[in-house]
Amino acid sequence: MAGALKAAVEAGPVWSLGAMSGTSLDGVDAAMLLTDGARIVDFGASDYRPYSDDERAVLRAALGRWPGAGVEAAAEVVETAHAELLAGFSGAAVVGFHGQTLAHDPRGRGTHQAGDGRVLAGALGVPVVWDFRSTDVRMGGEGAPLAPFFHFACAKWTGAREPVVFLNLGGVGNLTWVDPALSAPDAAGACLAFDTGPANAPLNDLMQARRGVAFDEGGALAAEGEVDEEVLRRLLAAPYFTRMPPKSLDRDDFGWLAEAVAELSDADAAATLTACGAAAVGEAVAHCPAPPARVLVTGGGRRNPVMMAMLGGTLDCPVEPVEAVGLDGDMLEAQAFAFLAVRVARGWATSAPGTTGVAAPVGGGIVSAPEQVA
Ligand SMILES: Nc1ncnc2c1ncn2[C@@H]1O[C@H](COP(=O)(O)OP(=O)(O)OP(=O)(O)O)[C@@H](O)[C@H]1O
Ligand SMILES: CC(=O)N[C@H]1[C@@H]2OC[C@@H](O2)[C@@H](O)[C@@H]1O[C@H](C)C(=O)O
Repeated sequence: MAGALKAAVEAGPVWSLGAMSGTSLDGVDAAMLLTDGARIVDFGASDYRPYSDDERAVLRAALGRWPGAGVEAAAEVVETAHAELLAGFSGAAVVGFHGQTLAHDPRGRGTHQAGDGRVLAGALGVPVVWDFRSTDVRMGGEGAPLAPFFHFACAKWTGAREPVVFLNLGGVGNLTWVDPALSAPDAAGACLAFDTGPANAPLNDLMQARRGVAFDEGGALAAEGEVDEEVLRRLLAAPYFTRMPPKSLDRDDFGWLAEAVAELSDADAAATLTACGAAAVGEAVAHCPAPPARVLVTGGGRRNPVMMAMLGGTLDCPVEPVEAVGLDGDMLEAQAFAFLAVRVARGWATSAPGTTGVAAPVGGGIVSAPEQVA
């Protein structure tokens, strides 16, 4: 079957179904993409399945844990949610299954995405590519971010001619600087990518703890507050911001922010954590090889007008949601894993020195065929 899949992807573009469960722990995104692994041919159907409060609580409880340390319940939540969502799609030659990152420590214990692709392959009857990050980490890379090769394809698809930044504002923030003049994402200088810092995760945690809701809808609470400049100064003094990219973060690497805003009112704390996400991006863009012509924002943070306004005030170029160039900012990461699945099936690289710091372009991912499971 792995051979049949390889033959199919080499014969021409295929429909690939990508699925992403991100660090904000809101739910699973899934999207179809027609691709040959080099370029975007067409976008297809997409769907979303939120985690229930109970499921989210199971995932939260497993954050920071490694395989073998009581993560079975979390893996089952991830597998069940994906099986339910992905069963609603048809026509995919392959599935790209990211899973749920529970722990990420590339210089230490590695990287851990909960969810077993073999279970999903058995449930769906379609070959599943999964465990995308481990090989890169084993080879000395950061294992993240992995969307950059897809961002490169997006830049080509939009016809960009000048360097552009794709900024994802999920639980953690990450950006890809792309030079669309170059021919391939693993060419030297084509991409520089790295995690910018905390984005929505600290704000979501605050909203959950103080207001019992998952996030600050429309930035409404932050809009009422004042930014605490001392907390902002402490954030930007963190060594992470002067570390040269590529570099990556675990969801809770800036967990101390919760303590730092503990004495502030709800609104001031929300405003301050929102400002932290934006300020981290300001530091990050300063690392780009050349100023981008525009910053295109994807991920849920683009729906937060307070965060977007703060970003606009921090950066010297237009800051717009990716919808400005015809992309879908809710589905870009799911589409990225559809794209990467085809690259893995073709035996192509999914990361490079500029995207994860790995010494040479490298592929990754396990391909599990349904009949291997039966
Ligand atoms: N209308 C909105 N107003 C304010 N914030 C929003 C809104 N919609 C989404 N968000 C924020 O975006 C988050 C979801 O973003 P997204 O789905 O991009 O994250 P993710 O994919 O889980 O994370 P990551 O990219 O780090 O893996 C929500 O948890 C919330 O913080
Ligand atoms: C280890 C891990 O899961 N990292 C995520 C996380 O969420 C955002 C940021 O941190 C990014 O590095 C990555 O996700 C995206 C999909 C990526 O790999 O490009």
